[in-house]
Amino acid sequence: MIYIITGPSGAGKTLVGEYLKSKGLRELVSHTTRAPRPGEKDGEAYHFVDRETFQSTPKVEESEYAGNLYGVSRAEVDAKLCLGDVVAVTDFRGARSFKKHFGDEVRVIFVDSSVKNLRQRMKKRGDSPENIRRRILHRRNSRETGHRLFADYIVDNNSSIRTLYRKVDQLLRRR
Ligand SMILES: Nc1nc2c(ncn2[C@@H]2O[C@H](COP(=O)(O)OP(=O)(O)O)[C@@H](O)[C@H]2O)c(=O)[nH]1
Ligand SMILES: Nc1ncnc2c1ncn2[C@@H]1O[C@H](COP(=O)(O)OP(=O)(O)O)[C@@H](O)[C@H]1O
Repeated sequence: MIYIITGPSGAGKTLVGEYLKSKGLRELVSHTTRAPRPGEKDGEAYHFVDRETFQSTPKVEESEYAGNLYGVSRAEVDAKLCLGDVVAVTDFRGARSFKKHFGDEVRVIFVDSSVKNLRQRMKKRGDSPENIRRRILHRRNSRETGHRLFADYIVDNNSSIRTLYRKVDQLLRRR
């Protein structure tokens, strides 16, 4: 099974991904041209690359978000999918590409949260006001929330992290 986690910035996608990893799923680590945030190590959150390297890497899907490129390489999928369940964090376009390529093997999890919480969490994470503004604007302009309808599971993350993990446990049992 391929779990694709999608949803607006600050919703809790990374946390859900980490939790699924703690349950033994392998992560498809994306490539991106975005600069690392403090504490993000190359090869862990992302493979941080320049545009040239990004463009010359064969990918299953790719997308542009807030001025940076993101995508999952063919090599990540080839190396990890044969070993068991995997998880990837992508935007809505990525989720759609995975569904198109891998059909019923894919489960899309949409993580959502109130704008107030999104703002607060991005602030806490240390994002600059400009970055927060761009991400909230993107959420509005791309009608990101409308994509909830496309997801297999919707996880609203407006409560504690424990509650979030409990919701994820429930959906793993439902599969
Ligand atoms: N299509 C696609 N989108 C991705 C990929 N990796 C991350 N994204 C999306 O890129 C957007 C920005 O990610 P990031 O810069 O880490 O910011 P964050 O969402 O605020 O943590 C998010 O909507 C992610 O879901 C990928 O491999 N493919
Ligand atoms: N339910 C929650 N309670 C408290 N903090 C949270 C909760 N969900 C997420 N966070 C925090 O908010 C920030 C953004 O979450 P993250 O998983 O990085 O979001 P995303 O990957 O969707 O942008 C992180 O610092 C995370 O620890």
